[in-house]
Amino acid sequence: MLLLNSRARLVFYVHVRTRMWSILRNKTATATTMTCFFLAHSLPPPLFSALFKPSPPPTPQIHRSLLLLLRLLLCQGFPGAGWGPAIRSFCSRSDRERRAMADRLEGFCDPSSISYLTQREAAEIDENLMGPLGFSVDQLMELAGLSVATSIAEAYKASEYKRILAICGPGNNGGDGLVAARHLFHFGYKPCICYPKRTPKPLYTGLVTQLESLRVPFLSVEDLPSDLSSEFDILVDAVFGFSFHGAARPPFDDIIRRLAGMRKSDQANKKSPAIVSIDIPSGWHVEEGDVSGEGIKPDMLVSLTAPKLCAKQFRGPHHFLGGRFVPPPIAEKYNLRLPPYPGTSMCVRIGKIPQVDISSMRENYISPEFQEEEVEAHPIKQFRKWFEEAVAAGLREPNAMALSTAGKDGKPSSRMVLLKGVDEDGFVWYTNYESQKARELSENPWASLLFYWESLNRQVRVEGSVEKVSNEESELYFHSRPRGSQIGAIVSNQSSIVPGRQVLHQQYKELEEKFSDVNLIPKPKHWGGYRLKPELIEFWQGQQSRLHDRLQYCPQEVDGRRVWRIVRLAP
Ligand SMILES: NC(=O)C1=CN([C@@H]2O[C@H](COP(=O)(O)OP(=O)(O)OC[C@H]3O[C@@H](n4cnc5c(N)ncnc54)[C@H](OP(=O)(O)O)[C@@H]3O)[C@@H](O)[C@H]2O)[C@H](O)CC1
Ligand SMILES: Cc1cc2nc3c(=O)[nH]c(=O)nc-3n(C[C@H](O)[C@H](O)[C@H](O)COP(=O)(O)O)c2cc1C
Ligand SMILES: Cc1ncc(COP(=O)(O)O)c(C=O)c1O
Ligand SMILES: [K+]
Repeated sequence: MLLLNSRARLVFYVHVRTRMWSILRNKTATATTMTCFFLAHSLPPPLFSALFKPSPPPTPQIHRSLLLLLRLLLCQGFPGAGWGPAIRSFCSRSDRERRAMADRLEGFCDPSSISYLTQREAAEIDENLMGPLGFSVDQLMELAGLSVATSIAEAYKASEYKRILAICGPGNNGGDGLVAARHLFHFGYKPCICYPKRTPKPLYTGLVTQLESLRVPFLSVEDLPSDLSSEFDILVDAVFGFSFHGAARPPFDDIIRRLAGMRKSDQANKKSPAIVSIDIPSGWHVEEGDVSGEGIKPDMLVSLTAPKLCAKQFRGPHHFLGGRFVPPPIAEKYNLRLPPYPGTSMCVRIGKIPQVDISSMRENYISPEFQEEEVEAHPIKQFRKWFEEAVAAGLREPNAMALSTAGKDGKPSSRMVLLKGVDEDGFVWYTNYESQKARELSENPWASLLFYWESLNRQVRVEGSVEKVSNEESELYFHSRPRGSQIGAIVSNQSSIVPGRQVLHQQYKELEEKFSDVNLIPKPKHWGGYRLKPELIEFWQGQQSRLHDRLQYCPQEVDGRRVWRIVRLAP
């Protein structure tokens, strides 16, 4: 095995780094050579010698892996002394995983790096899936339709884009539209269907029956409202897919003209519905795209299996890929380069998320009214009620709260902490007694807490004075934490400057060893809890038109007793 001394390594490092982009762009064999040097220190010897032999040249698969590795190194930067393990870990993964790693690091899938299918390839893949590969059309259509529905749900929230019209054609593309509409119904949208040329096969009649049982309305072409823009938020174009040929015949020619024309006339004044095309923007040539330039200009394209050639011309903001069913034989046979699906998702975005206009981002809160008559007399009881509802709604960390403090200079600072207990005495969290927040609290005990439970449209504000909890309480809580967090608390001189992550790891390792035989890790003196005793609690429930409900509790003396007065505040 070739050993490089540190100087040689440095030379290669600089050399490769400066030449990296051009190597990647040209995808020349130099990439292989360079990477081989790079790998010299890091690869398991058999793999290295297999790669390093000048002839025969590396197989296309190895070559591709090396290019991916270069991309990865480029994105990550060179991890210095740590690059050996990083590369080794990369090399131990499957080709697919490597590709996914590189893509994840780049944060998106570059449209120019993926495969596009011809019409013939698309039809052939379909035949292969439904022939030798054992799929049924029902299965593929179900998965395709689900992909479309999940893509729509990712780009267009049901709270804003509820009313959907799915226009379905006579073939499988139309079937995908019917399936998507069913899933969208279950996702909380309100779909309608226009399905003028029904196919009398059990698959399609079944899909129609399923939608009818959900009371999804079917509209004839004649029944379509003259102004689609005011009636619908999304128009799903499921008219034609990859088997489209020639010029569209009635009644679809007219429907496609309406979709294409709508874009133009609506641009000037009002919000027009989003047009979502399934697999192919209907009317486009499957390979050449919008030949006349007068065709549909969809806002979203959901390509199925792999994008067809016409998708290269798609200019809308949302291009998704769906149809997560491609088995390796197909991917290999057609040399498919496709973005990896994240986690368990049925769809993946192609290209970058479009830039958003921040000033236009807003939610309209729709919630049940929050009335004086229904609230608890005691704010802690009311807090517990809302907290339990936040837990029941499946919120992640409903106990996360923003804590705001201000020291003697009066300058406020905020950070998140975790609520660890709440009762009549107040709200408890744990932290480092030498942190910034602790310093500020020692100078000024007044602080505020803020909870935001987004999916419930709820906010709770709490203000009051803060005291440390007893040492016994802190001890008890400290030892209930996972051992790693206990050691972490010892390692971290919270809010002080650290020279690097490595220092923390080193100290952590040393302490882990030190305490390996110790049952009880001692709580550092400078770690413990605080309790905020509320002087004011406000419950906020978001409502439409910004006319929110705000009920505020503040304490009052009545006959020498402390009682809570509830007032409503203007939103
Ligand atoms: N593997 C996959 O990716 C899967 C994709 N699916 C979806 O299926 C379509 C392809 O479906 P297919 O049925 O082959 O074709 P179309 O939906 O495009 O439509 C064919 C019908 O349209 C008629 N047609 C064709 N051209 C015209 C025209 N110019 N005017 C009017 N009508 C036209 C055609 O009739 P013909 O008489 O011309 O043959 C057919 O009736 C794919 O794009 C995906 O969306 C599957 O759901 C799952 C697997
Ligand atoms: C969700 C969440 C929960 C947190 N919980 C705590 C906590 O309970 N205690 C804590 O000391 N820091 C917690 N942190 C870290 C703090 O936000 C903060 O970085 C740290 O306490 C230092 O703050 P300071 O320098 O203002 O004192 C949490 C951060 C997040 C995002
Ligand atoms: C620095 C720090 N301390 C304490 C906590 C609270 O953690 P635990 O639930 O383990 O007490 C957190 C939580 O994020 C934290 O980041
Ligand atoms: K279509």
